[in-house]
Amino acid sequence: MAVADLHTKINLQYSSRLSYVSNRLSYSRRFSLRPLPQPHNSRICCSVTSKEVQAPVTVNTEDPKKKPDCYGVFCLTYDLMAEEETKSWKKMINIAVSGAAGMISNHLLFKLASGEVFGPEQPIALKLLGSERSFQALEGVAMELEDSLFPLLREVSIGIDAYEVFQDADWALLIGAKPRGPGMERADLLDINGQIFAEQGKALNAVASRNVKVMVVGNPCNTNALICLKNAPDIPAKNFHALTRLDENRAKCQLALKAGVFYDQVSNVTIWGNHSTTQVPDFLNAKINGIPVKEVIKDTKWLEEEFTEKVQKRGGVLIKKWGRSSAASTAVSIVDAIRSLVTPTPHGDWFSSAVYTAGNPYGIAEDIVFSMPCRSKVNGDYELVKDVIFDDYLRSRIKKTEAELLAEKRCVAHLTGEGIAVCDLPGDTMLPGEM
Ligand SMILES: NC(=O)C1=CN([C@@H]2O[C@H](COP(=O)(O)OP(=O)(O)OC[C@H]3O[C@@H](n4cnc5c(N)ncnc54)[C@H](OP(=O)(O)O)[C@@H]3O)[C@@H](O)[C@H]2O)C=CC1
Ligand SMILES: O=C([O-])CC(=O)C(=O)O
Repeated sequence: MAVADLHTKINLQYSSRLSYVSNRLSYSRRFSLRPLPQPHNSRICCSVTSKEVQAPVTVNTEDPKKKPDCYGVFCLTYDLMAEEETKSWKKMINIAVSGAAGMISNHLLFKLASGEVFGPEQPIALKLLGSERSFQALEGVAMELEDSLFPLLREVSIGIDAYEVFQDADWALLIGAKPRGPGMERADLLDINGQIFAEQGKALNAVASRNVKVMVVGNPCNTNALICLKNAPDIPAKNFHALTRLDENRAKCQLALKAGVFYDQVSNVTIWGNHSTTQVPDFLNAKINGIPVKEVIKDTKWLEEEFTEKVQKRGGVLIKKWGRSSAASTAVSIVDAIRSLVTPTPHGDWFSSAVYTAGNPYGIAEDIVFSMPCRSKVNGDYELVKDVIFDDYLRSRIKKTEAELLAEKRCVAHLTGEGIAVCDLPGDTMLPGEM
């Protein structure tokens, strides 16, 4: 069905407000796409014939204080076919996105709104978090979303107060984070970004859906996710993820390239550990065409050295070429990560996500956020995969990335409620983009 058909039954309201929430000054704007009330609606004056379109006219409401601004194309007439179509739609879900004016979001938001993430019957509300510095840009993002005429995008609101923006969030995609600048110590980055994620954890705890799923992208994402979940004690720790799907995708691409196959034939790839240069792309359990990678690619030296390092440092190589970090492929990998949680995992396969280690079957230290192999339970929940094997090489690599995450955790103890921070980070620890 044509996009325009669906839009004919949608009305966009636009309002601005200034409000105080918990003593914080907050400014937010709300663009909302609401189904028009049935034909006897007194607020909107549009003809309601099946294919005929008349210029929209906004008329008085019974309550002048609630006067809606009928906005552009969304004020047009109903279409009965569209009415039929929306009967199959699910209940709207709220998706909060931080760093919404940033580069990754600029790709991601349009994928979310198009339906390619949650499916063609899932209407969504986008709640975009920015800052004073980015507010105008955020308005620009909202305007572009309007101009894209997405049928499933029913509301867009923008704000700078996490306590407002995260209200009733079903998903929180936490992308905004300060980039590491020249001369900045990694410990400083952990502290600065940790404070952002501690605050956002508190806000989620206060106002988000009790079953909100949280995907932390802003770096250092594993430890940011740990800080976030520690500050949100009323939300299950299991609901928090840090994004390592981009690393998994990068690993699949390199294995496909080496084996001379298309990348859809590569499966069972786990990224273990931290989203950093200590991450472990697991070629022991990975398969190509259902056959263990080590039986297809016999060059163990390549697997242990070249392949592993390529995946670990891919982000940095890309930054050197682009002059900025991966944005489009990161957005794609966020889509993959969410879709993997809301759709069935293909038989025998799994996907990587950095999740809370409590009760993990691999002997990895408890109480950190560590990338591991997961299978979907379809409703946004997951279970860890049990049938994976380890050898000495894999174990020793996992130990190294585990040690790094434990060191990061000690570094942010002041933000997780675990006392005084002691920062003794391993010297060679880096984000993928830092080398
Ligand atoms: N896990 C992964 O696989 C990957 C993670 N990343 C990480 O994702 C994050 C976002 O990347 P990207 O969208 O490209 O970055 P951008 O620089 O384009 O946007 C980041 C956003 O972060 C916000 N921000 C929050 N605090 C600060 C601050 N103190 N100083 C400056 N900006 C701040 C800004 O928004 P506002 O002003 O609205 O707060 C900005 O729009 C980064 O941390 C990056 O390292 C990137 C690639 C892969
Ligand atoms: O270090 C960065 O900001 C980029 C990054 O995470 C990556 O490309 O994997």
